[in-house]
Amino acid sequence: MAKRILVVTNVVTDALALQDALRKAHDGPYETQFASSLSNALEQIQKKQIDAILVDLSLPDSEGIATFEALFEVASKIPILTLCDLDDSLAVEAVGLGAQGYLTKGHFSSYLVPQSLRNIIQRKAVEQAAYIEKARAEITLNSISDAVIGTDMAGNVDYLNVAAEHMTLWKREEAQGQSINLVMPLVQCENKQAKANPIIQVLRQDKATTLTPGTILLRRDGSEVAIEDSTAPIHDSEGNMAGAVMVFHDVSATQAMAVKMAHLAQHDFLTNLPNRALLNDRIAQAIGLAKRRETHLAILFLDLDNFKHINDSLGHAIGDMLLKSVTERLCACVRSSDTVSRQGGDEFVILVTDDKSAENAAYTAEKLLKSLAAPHSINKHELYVTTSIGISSYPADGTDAETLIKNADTAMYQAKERGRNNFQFFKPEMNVRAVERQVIEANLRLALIRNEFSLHYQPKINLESGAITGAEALLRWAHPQWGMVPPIRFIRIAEDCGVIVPIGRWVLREACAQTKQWQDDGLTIAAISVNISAVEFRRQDFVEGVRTILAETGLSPNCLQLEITESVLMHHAEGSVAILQQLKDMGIQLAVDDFGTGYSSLSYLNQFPIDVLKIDKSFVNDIGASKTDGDGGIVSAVIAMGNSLNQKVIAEGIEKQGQLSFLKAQHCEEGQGYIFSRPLAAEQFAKLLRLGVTAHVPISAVMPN
Ligand SMILES: Nc1nc2c(ncn2[C@@H]2O[C@@H]3COP(=O)(O)O[C@H]4[C@@H](O)[C@H](n5cnc6c(=O)[nH]c(N)nc65)O[C@@H]4COP(=O)(O)O[C@H]3[C@H]2O)c(=O)[nH]1
Repeated sequence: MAKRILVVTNVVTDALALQDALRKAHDGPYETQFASSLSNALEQIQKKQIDAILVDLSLPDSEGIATFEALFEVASKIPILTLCDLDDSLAVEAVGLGAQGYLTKGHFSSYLVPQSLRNIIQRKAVEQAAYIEKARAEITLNSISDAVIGTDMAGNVDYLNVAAEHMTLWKREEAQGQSINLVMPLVQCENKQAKANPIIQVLRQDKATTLTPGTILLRRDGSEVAIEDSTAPIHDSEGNMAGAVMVFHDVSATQAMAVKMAHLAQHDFLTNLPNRALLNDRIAQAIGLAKRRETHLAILFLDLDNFKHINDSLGHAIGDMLLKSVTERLCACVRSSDTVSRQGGDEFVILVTDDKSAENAAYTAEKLLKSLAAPHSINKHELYVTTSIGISSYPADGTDAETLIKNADTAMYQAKERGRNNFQFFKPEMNVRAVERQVIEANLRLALIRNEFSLHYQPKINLESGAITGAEALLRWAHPQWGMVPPIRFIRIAEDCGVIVPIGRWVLREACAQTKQWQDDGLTIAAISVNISAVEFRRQDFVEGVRTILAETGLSPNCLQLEITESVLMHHAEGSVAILQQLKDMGIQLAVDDFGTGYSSLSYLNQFPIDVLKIDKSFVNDIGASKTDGDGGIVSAVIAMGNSLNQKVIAEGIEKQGQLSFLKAQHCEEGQGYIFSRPLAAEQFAKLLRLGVTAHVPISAVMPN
């Protein structure tokens, strides 16, 4: 495309000479426009794209350097040549102000003019491109989050982008010319020892490099920031090193995140205690140390006894708070060198290091039991939780973490079986029991499906009249290989693994359905008693479950008696009152089982809507025996208390005539025991009901067992 040249002069000969020179130009084509005044020139510049201007500074409407300034103001991007006389200082001044050069009047040759124009047009284009390039680089550098700092060959700062200003807290104007070591002092994270700036190394070696990990930049205000960088030399067009540039960024957040991730991988999110992985690590280390020092260490495996009930009845949020409260107490009971860890759920494992003797572990366990037993105040609830603890020790019970934890776990189960809220040391024979437990657990899950359960019924007798007033339904498990498995061997296991819930439901449904059947068959049975385990009683859907079963089987609620042990009721006395009241409102009878074995609070006992107190068979057994309560004092006291609280008292486990006579003499209303009958299968019990036996004739005399 033709280059458009604006010639601004009112000297006609000059205009013609220039036109002639451009017409004859070899590197054309040039399109020439003329303006004879400044105002006309400015007008043309506005209208059309001009590639170069040739201007005589002496015009009718403008004179001297002002002419150039006026043009340059509107056309700074267009290359301008002034037309001057020989030795014209104005032309030189114009160059100083931005003109690309000048042409001497009288020498407008067809060779010189086009060549000058070509040069200035090209130079201006290059300048423009360089300017854009620089502007682009500047904007880019200031908008990136990485900090960029540059130095000359002496290591003095000659450039900082905005991010570098923020990082170092040095302004570009202040930093320029200062040593890089002053603007960017570096130290090593661990020991805070000064570190050589990589820029200096790059300047020495002319080779790109990066910082070693853990480098800290000391900012101008003394604060610290962890950084990562890459530094490279800069070379000029001849390949000579001209300085260096470092690009760096803040890695504090990344490092903090990495530390957090590492912590999370080794800690329990709820309690922040070390998790299983970290505990194993600590045990392995402690074993290594104990081996060298020939010392001992102990592992305490804790399982909260009644956590599941609290979680089920009060919800997970309260359960979580309780676990945190337990955590605080556990940590307060051990030394800081010991490790308290959470294995998940309500299980905790404590590593007691440098344990001198077994007594030490026992002492710690006692402390833990005592500390946990105090009530936990959570969200206006007074929560009671106890724990069962199993203890294993190195080297006697294992030489690796896995074995030690497994054996402590086994001992913990033993503690549970021994009535909870206690601790047990591991003994090798416990392993046999642990295996047995597991086998029973697995078989229990199948028993319901395989229909291996049945109910036996033990009559309850009115001691005055001898009439059968009801029966207690007792669960029986006929295992295909093991034969009859007594409840004492599987109820606790069923509770621990939760299978007691479907089993309990089955028992209740079966007992209600059977009783209704007997009644429909014309047999008289006032009430059927069903044992309710702690796990069932604490479930939120328990009351509804009972209501549904009664509705489905058609048994009248006042023909159902639920037996709940004293310890279950007392453990969460407040919660128990509410549940009992709902059952009571339905018309169901309520009995406290194993009465006398727990720690009843009389004030609560008074609040519970209880109909029956069942004296535990251990007290009945003591009647007449040469033991502590040989005179039956406890039994008498319970009967008296029951009478005063308007509750029926029933004695269980009556085996001997002497016991029966004593109970009758004390006006105990009802009794149950082998002296009358062992628990019977449903058909046998139905026969018994038909016979209508009295207490004056022991049932065993008329019924084969
Ligand atoms: N030595 C002696 N024992 C007598 C005498 N009379 C009755 N017994 C036994 O004493 C236990 C009474 O039941 P429990 O105290 O509720 O104690 C029950 C109860 O806690 C639990 N259990 C039984 N069936 C169920 C059930 O369906 N659900 C729940 N949750 N627990 C049950 O298992 C425990 C043991 O049940 P069983 O082995 O059937 O044992 C029964 C019964 O057979 C006697 O004169 N002398």
